[in-house]
Amino acid sequence: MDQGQTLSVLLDSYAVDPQRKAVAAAVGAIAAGSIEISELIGQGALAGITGAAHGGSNADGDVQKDLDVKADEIITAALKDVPFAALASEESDTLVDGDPNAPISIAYDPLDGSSNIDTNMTVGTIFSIIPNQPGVKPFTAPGSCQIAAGFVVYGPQTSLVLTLGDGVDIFTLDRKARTYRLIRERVTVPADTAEYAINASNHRHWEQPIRDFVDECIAGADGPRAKDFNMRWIGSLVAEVYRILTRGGVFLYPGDNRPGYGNGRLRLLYETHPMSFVMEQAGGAASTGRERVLDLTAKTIHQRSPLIMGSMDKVKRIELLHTDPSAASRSAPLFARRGLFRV
Ligand SMILES: O=P(O)(O)OC[C@H]1O[C@](O)(COP(=O)(O)O)[C@@H](O)[C@@H]1O
Ligand SMILES: [Mg+2]
Ligand SMILES: [Mg+2]
Repeated sequence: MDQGQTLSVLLDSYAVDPQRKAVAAAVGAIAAGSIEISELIGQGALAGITGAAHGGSNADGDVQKDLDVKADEIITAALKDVPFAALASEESDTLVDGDPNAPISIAYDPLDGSSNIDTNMTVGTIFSIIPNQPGVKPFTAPGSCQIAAGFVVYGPQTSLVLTLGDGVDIFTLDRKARTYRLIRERVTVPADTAEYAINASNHRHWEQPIRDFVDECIAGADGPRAKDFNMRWIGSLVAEVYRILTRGGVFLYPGDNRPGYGNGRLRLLYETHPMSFVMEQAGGAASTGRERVLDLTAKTIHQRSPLIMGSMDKVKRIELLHTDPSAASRSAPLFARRGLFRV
């Protein structure tokens, strides 16, 4: 495809059978809804969006912000003419049922990174499209069954990252034309990088393999890895993934010992499944530390899963620390600048 080509041209050429037509309609609808959300975010308080609590909480117990609720209304309304069997939204306790014979079901996080709304930082919309099999309960297949997934990132630019199961493409919103245009085709995650992202305030709650990995990174050139690492944490999954797709690195939201956080914070159906699909399609990896995220199956709509994803070498290192704890260099002081193995 040519640079600058519109998303709708790509979707038209993709839609060759009823299932693909439904996928194309869903992606087109989410893209249209996201343009509305992008405009609202751009206006902020001028459009009555402040990031203030809305007064309710969602099924996972999060306080809903005004934009969470508005974005959910926009995406759900945008999908109304799409032939779906069921919709699962972060902001809705139960599934929205559609036509049981429709070819697809759709899960979405209408507004990801909600804690950033009032600070004028990047937020996004995440989606996952799965095939529907009449007679089979929707959203009960492993993440590897997804047909399409992606996310929109509302940053300085609004961009849509999309996989239709054959690589990852990135489109940026042409605000004047109100259309998405291709800016990067067949994106690949750099394999070996030195940047990691984790909410380090949870250090004392982590399991040992996560501490070992982060401690190795912090030790930098003085530690067993003999290399300096850089750290970023935006608190917005969409922004972290966009950065990793651009310059590599690893993102971790592991399970930890806080009550309710045994499987981390992120939700399987509309956060970790779609992001893991995108990451694998871009040549990266996504794991819980012990297994591939795309092998997991949801038992409930808002089920959580740990997520460790990004450049292959880092994800593999963290998996190794889980399966073979002896791989950790807990004797790191021995490697320190004035340690036994350095002069
Ligand atoms: O505040 P924490 O625990 O660091 O969690 C940050 C994570 O929570 C999220 O905001 C969860 O998504 P929502 O905003 O959709 O609830 C992620 O975007 C982000 O990675
Ligand atoms: Mg989210
Ligand atoms: Mg959300």
